[in-house]
Amino acid sequence: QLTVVQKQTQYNQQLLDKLNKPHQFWETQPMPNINELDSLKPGPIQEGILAEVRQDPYNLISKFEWCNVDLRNDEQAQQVYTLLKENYVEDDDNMFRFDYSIDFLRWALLPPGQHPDWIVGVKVNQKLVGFITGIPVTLHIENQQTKVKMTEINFLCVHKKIRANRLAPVLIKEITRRVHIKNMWQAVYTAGIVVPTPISQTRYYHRSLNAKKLIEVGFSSLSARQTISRQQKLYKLPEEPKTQGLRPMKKKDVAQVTKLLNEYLKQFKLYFKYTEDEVKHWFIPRKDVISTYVVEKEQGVVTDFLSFYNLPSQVIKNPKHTHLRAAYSYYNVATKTPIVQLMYDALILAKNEGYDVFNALDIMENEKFLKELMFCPGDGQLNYYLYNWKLESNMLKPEEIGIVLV
Ligand SMILES: CNCCCN(C)c1ncc(F)c(N2CC(C(=O)NCc3cnc4ccccn34)C2)n1
Repeated sequence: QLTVVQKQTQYNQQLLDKLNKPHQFWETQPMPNINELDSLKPGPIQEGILAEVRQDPYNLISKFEWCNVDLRNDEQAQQVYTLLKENYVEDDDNMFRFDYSIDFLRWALLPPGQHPDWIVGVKVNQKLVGFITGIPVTLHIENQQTKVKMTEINFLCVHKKIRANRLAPVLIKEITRRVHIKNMWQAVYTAGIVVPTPISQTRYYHRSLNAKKLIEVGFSSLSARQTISRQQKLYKLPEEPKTQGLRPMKKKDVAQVTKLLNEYLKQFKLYFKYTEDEVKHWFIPRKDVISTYVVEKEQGVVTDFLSFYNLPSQVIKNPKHTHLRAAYSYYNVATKTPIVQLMYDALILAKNEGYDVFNALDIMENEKFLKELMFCPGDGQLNYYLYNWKLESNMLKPEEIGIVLV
């Protein structure tokens, strides 16, 4: 436990950090700052030179140690789960905190081609206090002929009790070093906060599935003229989906889903290229993690699919509920079925799987169904970032973004 003096020192340090160098760290990174946006030419900002990459890990303050977390090991996975459950992203009013499950983390962080040293932990006396992850992706950027092999960064987390030790910048520099060593020089990531320099600012929308619960946990509120039963009627959904031939995705669908997805994504300015192996990993249904449904009207022909992932939030202080069950729209490809109908079915399926709310960003074609299906804009903004890459256009519109990070 920290003594009162240590706490006070940390607090003073935190204030100093905020006051005199808000973006000190980010000024040192190859991210275009505001006035360079017009001068830099599109493409890598700094050429990577393999020979110059630091070979040894960055120094940590005494008693802190680096470790590669093996998520296949139950004990280590449990440590990651607990660190995130207690210390990861909260809403601005500290009412909710994400509760990523172990099965979800194994799905999100053990894709084909994963590098064991890209699941990075910091331990003190064998206790996990810091975490950051990378997974290998092939990103197609704007009109670039070549696709860029890079890393997708996620799950940056520092234990609440040791914040303001400047550990986050060291975690970022260390995973950057481990990516550079593999001769990769770009990264893609998202964050609810704004640091230099977003390539797109997207917004969350929410579709109520269980109006009563959303009000009880404080996710939604009632205006003077609204009542709970009125809200329940407003958001009521049919028992069964409408689209004929809609069924859970199976292994036999992988080839067709891969073709549909890769073709569909070409319309966007930013999108991943998927191999069949990757589609198998990311889309085959996993209970309480990922749900994918395909439309097969004509025997053996898949024409559309929908998918959403399970990311519950812990309700931090509530007498009646411990969790908010949220489904997040993942990738949805509508080539024969109207997208509004396909997403209406997604809502019905999510409701039947027990979710309280269905979340979607205003990216891809989502604008086409958000209003009609009664999604409400949330207060959450999600900013997309590209590390060490200058885009042709300074910012991308949300509908030009074709990637979803979990
Ligand atoms: C790569 N990683 C990005 C995904 C992490 N994701 C899902 C996320 N990043 C920032 C957000 F703004 C956000 N929002 C969903 C919307 C929402 O539901 N807001 C109320 C709420 C309920 N529970 C929580 C937990 C934390 C924050 C807000 N919460 C806002 N989602």
